[in-house]
Amino acid sequence: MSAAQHRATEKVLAATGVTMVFGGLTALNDVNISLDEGRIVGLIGPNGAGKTTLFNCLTGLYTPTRGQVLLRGRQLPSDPAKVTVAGIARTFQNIRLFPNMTVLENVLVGRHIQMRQGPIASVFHGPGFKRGEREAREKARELLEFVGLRGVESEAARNLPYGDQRRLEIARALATEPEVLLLDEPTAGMNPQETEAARQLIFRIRDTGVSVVVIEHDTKFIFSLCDSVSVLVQGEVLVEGSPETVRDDPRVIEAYLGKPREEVEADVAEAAAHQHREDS
Ligand SMILES: Nc1ncnc2c1ncn2[C@@H]1O[C@H](COP(=O)(O)OP(=O)(O)OP(=O)(O)O)[C@@H](O)[C@H]1O
Repeated sequence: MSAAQHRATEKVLAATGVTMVFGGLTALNDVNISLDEGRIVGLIGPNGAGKTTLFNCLTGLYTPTRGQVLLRGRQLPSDPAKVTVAGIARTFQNIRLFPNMTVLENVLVGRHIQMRQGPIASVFHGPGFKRGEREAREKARELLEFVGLRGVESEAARNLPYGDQRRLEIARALATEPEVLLLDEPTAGMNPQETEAARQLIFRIRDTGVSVVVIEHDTKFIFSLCDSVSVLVQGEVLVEGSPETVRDDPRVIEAYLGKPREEVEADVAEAAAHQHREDS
């Protein structure tokens, strides 16, 4: 196989046989998940299924008990800061901003990880440092614009409405210039308009070439957003496939959705109609 062919078939991110045991509890058991370039993958499953644990394994926060995670075919470093530099960024289920810092400063935190300005550069504040700082600010402003946060750069992050704080978290993650973005419940606590704006934002992020993995409880959101969906139940992948395959799978309806089939079908029909309106 030529190098070009090899690259074309290479997964951006691939977890194989990932098992995570905490004391006596197996939170993940032999999980396989992979992400193709420019794709959006959804991860759904009931509370405690292991979704966040898997994210923690994909970002170097946890070293799997067994199995491996490869980023572009290379073993992931077991240090979250190195994983960020290697190209994986994430947001958290509970927003983790620096509440007293300004909106712009929060994005600059992400940017600095990418700039890798060492302590020596900061002490001397030479011309290179100043230029780097100026460029970082420009880039941070562009990112704020991109996520739809305009005119609030000097506000303290804690003063932003909830939905905007989620956008800011995404801007900060994008500031590290990731290849892969992991979003942990990006629409939690959002109203329907904010949820729709978040969906459009994720599409725009994907369109810039970033591959995305999303954890969400809102299945309608996931089915209308993702190219493929994995369903985790009790630490194992129950089903993986296209949104259509997953939502029609009786095991998913029974084991995860846990609601009457008619109700699920109504949700599914609504999601499909939504997608149809989008496509037409
Ligand atoms: N650091 C840890 N130490 C011990 N047990 C843990 C740890 N992290 C997670 N667990 C356990 O692993 C299991 C999976 O938890 P996890 O948070 O990954 O689930 P989840 O699918 O993200 O759930 P939710 O939807 O509620 O966020 C749970 O039983 C949880 O209690």
